[in-house]
Amino acid sequence: MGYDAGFDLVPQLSQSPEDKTLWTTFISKIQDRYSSDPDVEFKQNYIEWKKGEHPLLPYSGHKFMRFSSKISGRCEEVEEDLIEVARIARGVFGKRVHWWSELCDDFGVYGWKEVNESLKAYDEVEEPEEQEDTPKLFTIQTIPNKGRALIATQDIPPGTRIIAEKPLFTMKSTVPSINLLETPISQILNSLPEHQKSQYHSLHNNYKGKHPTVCGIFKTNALPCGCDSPVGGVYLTISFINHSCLPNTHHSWNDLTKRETIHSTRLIKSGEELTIAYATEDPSKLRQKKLKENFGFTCTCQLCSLSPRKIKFSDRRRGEIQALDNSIAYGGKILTDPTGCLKDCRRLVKLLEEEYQGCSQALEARAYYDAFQICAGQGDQARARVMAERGYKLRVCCEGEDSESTMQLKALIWDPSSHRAYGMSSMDWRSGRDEVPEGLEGDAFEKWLWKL
Ligand SMILES: C[S@@+](CC[C@H](N)C(=O)[O-])C[C@H]1O[C@@H](n2cnc3c(N)ncnc32)[C@H](O)[C@@H]1O
Repeated sequence: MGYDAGFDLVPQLSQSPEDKTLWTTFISKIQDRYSSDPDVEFKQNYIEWKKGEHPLLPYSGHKFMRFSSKISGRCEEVEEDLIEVARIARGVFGKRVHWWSELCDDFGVYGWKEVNESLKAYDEVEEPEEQEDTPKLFTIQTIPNKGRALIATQDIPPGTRIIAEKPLFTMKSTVPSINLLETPISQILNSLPEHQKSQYHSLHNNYKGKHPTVCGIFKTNALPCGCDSPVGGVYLTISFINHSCLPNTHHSWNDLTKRETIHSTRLIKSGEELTIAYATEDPSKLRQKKLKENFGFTCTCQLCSLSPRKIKFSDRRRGEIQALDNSIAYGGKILTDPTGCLKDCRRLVKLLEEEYQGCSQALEARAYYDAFQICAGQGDQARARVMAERGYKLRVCCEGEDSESTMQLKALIWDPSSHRAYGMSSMDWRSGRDEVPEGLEGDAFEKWLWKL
């Protein structure tokens, strides 16, 4: 006996980017909630609850119609999960989630025949998404002194997503010696198709003779899967992007789509090389040292080729950027002198704009997020909202709408008071979200915004 209950998603999701983003948001919330639950298994193509009739959630949202189970005697404990998953789904899909229960004579929107067909499709292999309809915006070419490189085949406007690539594999690389990764990397490579294995072996190795080949290739090409992440990913296309200290693209890990994305940060002309920054924002000598040691080349980019006098100026500016960054983040000024700290954020944005010639969207977005926290911390929702809006626009440009940081900022625009810092320091600057002064423009607006 017992009864069936669960929820249907009505209408079903399409394969549009918007629906994909919604589904990845939902799946990531499910991961947060259930990743340590021993009764929930994250399989290759779907998530399985080992309770009741083993309800499933696929990783491809367009295949999903229903999450349900029979609830009875031995299956009773699944009810709590059905309700919890429906609650999370409602937070993402709103009224598209139709809860039903046979107990209330509601049998759901879809018929069992179509639901069972959809369940069968969970295990069907999908066409690789890499082959999107949009033509590639670049080719791979060998160029003097740099080896292989990605070259733009057309003008690329700023804010364009040029690549969203899945890693060939990822690997935690916090080991005392990189050589310890030889066995785990070799095991992964052996499980890959031959052509991918040989593509991996054809990647550049800057550590020939110093480390086992598979480790040298990993060290030369892996990019961290997220800021400060101990996990690195290797990519078959992104690995051909060379370095510049003034790069024309930004790379970032999208944890929702599990891809590394490359976005143009300025107009890139057809024929121009695409570049990312391998080294940090250090002054020239330290940068050059790191590039030489880790990647075996002397950088001759636009910045490194400036006259000694101009390089000195840039170094001084980078020094000031680092000092401001540290003092805002760790100096305690945010509590003792919030107005001064806000001015520091403004100075930081200005220096970043100058030093990176308007192409440091991610760094600037971080400075605006700092400014957001200062204002939110003082109960000032109006200024906090403007800071979130500016940070959001910058993040969209360099990471896209579907990055977690972008989505967080978007949510903060709507409700600055939802941030944990809200009112934490005082409510001395108290203002409502809609109290941004109207009619102020240009300098007058900036004066209000930064409390000058
Ligand atoms: C991740 S690979 C980039 C692709 C590489 N050019 C190739 O042929 O496979 C990194 C290596 O590319 C070269 N490289 C990258 N940026 C460079 C630059 N700005 N100048 C000279 N060589 C560079 C260095 O040999 C570095 O170790």
